[in-house]
Amino acid sequence: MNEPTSLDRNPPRWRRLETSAGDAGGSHAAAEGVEPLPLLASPVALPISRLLRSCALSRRTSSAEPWAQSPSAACCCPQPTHSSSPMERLKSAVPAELRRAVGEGAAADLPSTTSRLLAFLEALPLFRQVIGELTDTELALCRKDKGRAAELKGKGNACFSKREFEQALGFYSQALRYFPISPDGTDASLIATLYVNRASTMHKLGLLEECLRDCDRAISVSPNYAKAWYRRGMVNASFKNYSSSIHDLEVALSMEVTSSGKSNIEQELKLILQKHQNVNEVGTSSSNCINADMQHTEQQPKVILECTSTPNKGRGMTSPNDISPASLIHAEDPLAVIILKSCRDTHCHYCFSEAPADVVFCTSCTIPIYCSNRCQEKAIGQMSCNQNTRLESNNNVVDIAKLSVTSTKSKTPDSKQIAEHRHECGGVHWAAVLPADIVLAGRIMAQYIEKQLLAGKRSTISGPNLDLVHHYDQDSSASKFESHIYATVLLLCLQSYYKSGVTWAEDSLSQLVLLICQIKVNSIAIVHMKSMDGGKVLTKGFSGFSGAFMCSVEQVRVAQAIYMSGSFFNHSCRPNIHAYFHSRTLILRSTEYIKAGSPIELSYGPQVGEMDLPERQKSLRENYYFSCGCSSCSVLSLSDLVMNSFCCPQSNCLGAVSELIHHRHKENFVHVSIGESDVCTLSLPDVSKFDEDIVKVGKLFFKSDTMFNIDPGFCMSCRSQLDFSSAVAMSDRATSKINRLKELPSLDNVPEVLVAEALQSLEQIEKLRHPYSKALAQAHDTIAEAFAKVGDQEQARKHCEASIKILEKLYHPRHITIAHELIKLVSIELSMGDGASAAAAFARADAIFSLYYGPDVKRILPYVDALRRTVSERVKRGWS
Ligand SMILES: C[S@@+](CC[C@H](N)C(=O)[O-])C[C@H]1O[C@@H](n2cnc3c(N)ncnc32)[C@H](O)[C@@H]1O
Repeated sequence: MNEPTSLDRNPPRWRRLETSAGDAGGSHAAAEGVEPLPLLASPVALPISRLLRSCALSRRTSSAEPWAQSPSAACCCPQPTHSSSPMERLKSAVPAELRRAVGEGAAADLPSTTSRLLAFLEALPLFRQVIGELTDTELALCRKDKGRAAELKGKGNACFSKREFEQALGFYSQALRYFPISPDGTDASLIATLYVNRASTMHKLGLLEECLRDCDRAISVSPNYAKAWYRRGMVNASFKNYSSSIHDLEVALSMEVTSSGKSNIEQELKLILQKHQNVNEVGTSSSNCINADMQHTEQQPKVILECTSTPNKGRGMTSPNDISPASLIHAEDPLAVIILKSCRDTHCHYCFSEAPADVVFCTSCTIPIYCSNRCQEKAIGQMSCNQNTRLESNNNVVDIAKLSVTSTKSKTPDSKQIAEHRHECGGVHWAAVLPADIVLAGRIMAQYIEKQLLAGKRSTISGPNLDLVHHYDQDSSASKFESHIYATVLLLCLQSYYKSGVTWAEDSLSQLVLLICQIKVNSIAIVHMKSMDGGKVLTKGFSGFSGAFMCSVEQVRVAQAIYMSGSFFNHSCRPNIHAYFHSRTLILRSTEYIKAGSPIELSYGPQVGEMDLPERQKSLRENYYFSCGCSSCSVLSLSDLVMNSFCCPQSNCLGAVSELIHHRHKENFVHVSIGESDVCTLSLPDVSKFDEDIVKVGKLFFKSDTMFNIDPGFCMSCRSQLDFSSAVAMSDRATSKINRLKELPSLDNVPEVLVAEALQSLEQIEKLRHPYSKALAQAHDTIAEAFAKVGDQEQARKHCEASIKILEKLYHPRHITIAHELIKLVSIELSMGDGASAAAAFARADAIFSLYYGPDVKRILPYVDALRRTVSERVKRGWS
């Protein structure tokens, strides 16, 4: 039910860093990681996560870091989530007085607080030990390791012989991860063998395209390897791509030296030649990149944007022209980006899509994985060839002079040429250990340093000095102290990498602390769609659709990025633009008509309809350090009044009863507060522009011009009193009974008694909760889903429609949440054979999706196209 519409900026650090369930940010962070949506994208047949995890030696994906397993590292490396971790010990070693000075200092005091802390830490043996272990490639667990690779390959072979193909695949992938790539190509045949072994395993598992890509890789590293040609011939035959198959097998035959091998190939060739004569070719082309279409199909934005200063939000974006709905406002690649730890073994580190079974790895360390050679090449950058020797020799000293000479000869400095994680690469494991936003700060620093060096500027390095807002002074003492500690550790890691190649300015540490604070306020969570159970039904276009399904899509936070221009867009709880991602590119699109000169604003997470006013304000204050001054937080709205409210005890009163205190000021203001703290001031809306509902819900605000209070538990329309706490308790009990339906492992055999109980609970909620409350919408939604799955589509439709009606009040009728709900309704109506209603609901949903995604709908929500085809087929067939 939650909506994935917002641009998720920067959720609270600890949740953001290590949890596996993520989301698009802000207080979206509260629903970390995933947001249930009704639909799905096409699933990967065998997710790499499963394959890598099926292997005993796989890298762990959560907060448990690889270095924690190392006997040598166990003693000292920082472990951010563990109370007795070295980082915690480091923090507690700092004297209270110094800690207080850091925590109480303002931004202007940074030169003094950072240098005092640095002086203290540098003299601390524990600190030197931590830095040593983080940066020493010999101690590190992220370096390539031929012995380990051989061991993993052996395990893969053993599993293959036992026909345990999934496990074999996991081991072969891990072996490739650890296998060192020597610059002179001496181990090419070993790598080719690994690719061919993995290809054979994938062939057995029916992963044909993946198999073909691995064969291509084996051939490209070792063109004379007969087995690679043979395997490619066989997989091409599986694709019925017979001429290619025959060609490959003929090449294999010419290269094979053993007579048994030759006769085997001859036999296969004979069979395939026969088939070739009988069958027309279908075939597939071999591609080394599953994300070949990384470029936007749409043209660059034509909207002119201006950055202007606003009285209460700082800088913000506007346009001198009117903007029509669904216009492409802005598209931007990040200045720097980092994958979240929860996705490190499951998603490509370049494009952030879910990694396929034939994942490829960084050539120099064991951290990044890529979905394709293309992403690997893009991430490594065009200059990586200059770096291989250094990285392979495990020598952590970068030859800056050589780098400058070789690179500046032909190229102007461009961040795209710089390997994204080169400074973290080669085996050091600070990149794997430090929190994601600290590693992101490191990437921005490294990019800045290398640009300076490439440009031949040998000036003393201070910091990138990004022109971005930060709220250091408003930060808590604990957070300031933590930023200091991390900045110091990071600086020492960077110094260790650049050694004498770089001279550091005195204020570099202060700059780094500020950079970390800028990242907190300005970084954006990149989210991608993830298909859930039942997804195949939709992407297959309903051809074999039996009616018993309700699919879902999750929105998963995969990475954290800094977009320079994207950082100038302010937040609104009712945004007029929508943010989404194509690979790592941020795309902003208008969702309504925007008048020239009006603020162009997106949501950082909290939105009207999803959270009420105090929740939104709290979230924005906690996560972004500002009190929201958007228009929706300045005017009393129906959604905020009713969302979490209860019914008036008077049966024919539509008044809302909430736990908030509402104080009506005589000058047409309403102060809203929970208890003493959080107070928000709202003006009364222009009633002529609102429908009758809001007046009915809060009659007292509109019918009176004197000052008064409405206390928690009193109706805002007639002042009748409700036993609020018992209403809350009863409503919560009823909700949890309904939610039991969600917990069932399968809805194929739902006990009737459970459904009956859920319906009784719904009746109770209807009596207790306000008719426009979110709890009621959610109850209807859960019950609709249960009925759809057990096959009672009539009931499913009734409850789905009821849920949509409420959500239209809470959000607005053209909000993306409504579109997702409408898709559920379409699937129900299709399964009822009601093509006309399905077509009408689909048209409404499609119009909203087009508004939010423009021509990108197909790519972001592939099922929408499948549904479109199904709906029109059904209508054509006259099902209506
Ligand atoms: C990503 S920056 C946006 C650009 C920023 N206004 C600037 O001057 O650079 C986020 C910061 O802008 C301000 N801001 C954004 N939206 C706001 C809002 N709705 N109300 C008040 N301040 C806002 C806050 O200071 C917030 O921390």
